[in-house]
Amino acid sequence: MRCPRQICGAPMQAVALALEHLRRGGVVVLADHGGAQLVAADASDLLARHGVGETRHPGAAEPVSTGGVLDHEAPAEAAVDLMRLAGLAPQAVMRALAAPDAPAFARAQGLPLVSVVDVIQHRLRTETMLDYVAVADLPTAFADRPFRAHSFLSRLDGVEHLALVSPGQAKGAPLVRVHSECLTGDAFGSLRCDCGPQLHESMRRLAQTEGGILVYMRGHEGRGIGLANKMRAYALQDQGLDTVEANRALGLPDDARDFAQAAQMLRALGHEAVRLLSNNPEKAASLQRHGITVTKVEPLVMPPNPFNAKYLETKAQKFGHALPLPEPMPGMGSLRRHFRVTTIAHSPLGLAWEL
Ligand SMILES: Nc1nc2c(ncn2[C@@H]2O[C@H](COP(=O)(O)OP(=O)(O)OP(=O)(O)O)[C@@H](O)[C@H]2O)c(=O)[nH]1
Ligand SMILES: [Zn+2]
Repeated sequence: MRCPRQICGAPMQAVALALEHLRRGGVVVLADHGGAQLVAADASDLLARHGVGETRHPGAAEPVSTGGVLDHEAPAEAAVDLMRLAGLAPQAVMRALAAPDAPAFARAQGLPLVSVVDVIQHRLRTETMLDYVAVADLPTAFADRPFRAHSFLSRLDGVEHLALVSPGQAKGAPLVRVHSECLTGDAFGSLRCDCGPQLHESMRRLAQTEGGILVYMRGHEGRGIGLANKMRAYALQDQGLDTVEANRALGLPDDARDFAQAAQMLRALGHEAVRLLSNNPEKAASLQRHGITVTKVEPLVMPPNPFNAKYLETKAQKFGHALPLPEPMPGMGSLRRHFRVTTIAHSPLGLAWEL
């Protein structure tokens, strides 16, 4: 799986050119998935060279995260990071670019083009936001031999993360599970989600390979909204909302997770390429954006139960997770009321649905 060329490019070179240009008081084009912005250190440059008439003045001020683009993947954070990296004051002036083709516009104007992803990759290669704390053996119920448990501390937010590594040396890209903390599923065996079974199955599978890695992301609870908010979302789901609708009803994002720190943990453990155990295409894409090559995505599909069937259906429909959807049958009424789940059968995904 590769990053699209126009987004990833050659980040170090693109960023170096952009920094040089900004230091000389120039304007750069900053692209992201949703469009592009003109960015400068000083409003006068932007106004003088790129259309005073269309620019809202004085415009709106947007505070940015102190961790910059590594904390929040967005154009404003990237713009301020560029200023800081260029040795300028940590503030930027931005104007949305109306031209649909940012690369063509940049070429025509002779402006450097840099993307948010370039800035992320540059910072990941040149800075660290994690401290490596300690390593110890961790025998578990899921493996014959102990995992090595590596602990990390985030300088950004003080969150402690853990990586469990199975014995041996991986030949090529190691098998990796990046697992988001889910206290209810992982520790209490909640049936509302598939996290617990996924965690345990991944530990079993990692233990069967040499140097398999479980990256356990604390602070990802509830797809990043936290435990209490997840409980508030569950309460709304009990009234009929799905997992996305419930987050939105609470004014919270669908998915607030960021995999930058997971990428840094993998890098700290000596890996730039992985085989990922996941059904979530965005997780692989996010790791890629943070400089980890995902050579293969291996599914981690757990048999559903009557309590998490709707949740899994929503993950497939709204987040694009690679999960099998039960086929509605004519005259069956509510599918959810009627299906029962059998276990592993002959489907390639290891699931069978009995209606
Ligand atoms: N907000 C919210 N979070 C949930 C809910 N159910 C589980 N989670 C959280 O979702 C996270 C796991 O994300 P999932 O979408 O299940 O799976 P994934 O990690 O994106 O993808 P896989 O790699 O395939 O497991 C954990 O942090 C859970 O706490 C829910 O109903 N609402
Ligand atoms: Zn869960």
